[in-house]
Amino acid sequence: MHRAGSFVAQHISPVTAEQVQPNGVDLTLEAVLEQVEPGRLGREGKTIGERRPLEFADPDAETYRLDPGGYVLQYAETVHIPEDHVGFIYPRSSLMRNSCMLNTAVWDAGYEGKGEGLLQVHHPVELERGARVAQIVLADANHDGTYDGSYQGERTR
Ligand SMILES: O=c1ccn([C@H]2C[C@H](O)[C@@H](COP(=O)(O)OP(=O)(O)OP(=O)(O)O)O2)c(=O)[nH]1
Repeated sequence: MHRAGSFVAQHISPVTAEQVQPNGVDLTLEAVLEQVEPGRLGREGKTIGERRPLEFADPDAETYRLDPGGYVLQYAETVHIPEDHVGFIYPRSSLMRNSCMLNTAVWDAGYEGKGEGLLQVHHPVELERGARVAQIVLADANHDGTYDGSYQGERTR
């Protein structure tokens, strides 16, 4: 079963009433990064290649103007995935309707941090810092242990 937006909101910080949706909570854009060197996934270990924060096209309006390509998007909110749950992120439909997509991975029970997503831009788009871009939902889930990986606590310290 997926939980209501009001339940999800108890595990997101900060959150405003505008972000709370019937089935989840909208997350907002903190920053857009462009990867500038290769990363590596090996049989053991991994390296995340350097990613450089993009400049705003209009610093007064804190607005990114993005050409087609792949970008790393950082969310502004700290998310905590409670025990007995798993999290999934979807793009906000208006992002998708503007020919952009968010690729995401699994949000593990016990994870806490400000996460990231892969933003695919298929047509030029403008994104303002603080705009709602994604929606997180929580589903009931059995799990073995809780998240204890390298991204625990990311961008919260
Ligand atoms: O789209 C997503 C999906 C997940 N996460 C967060 C929550 C998740 O719990 C954490 C770690 O994800 P994962 O377990 O897939 O990372 P990994 O590549 O296996 O690295 P590690 O083994 O260090 O955890 O990243 C995101 O920021 N974005």
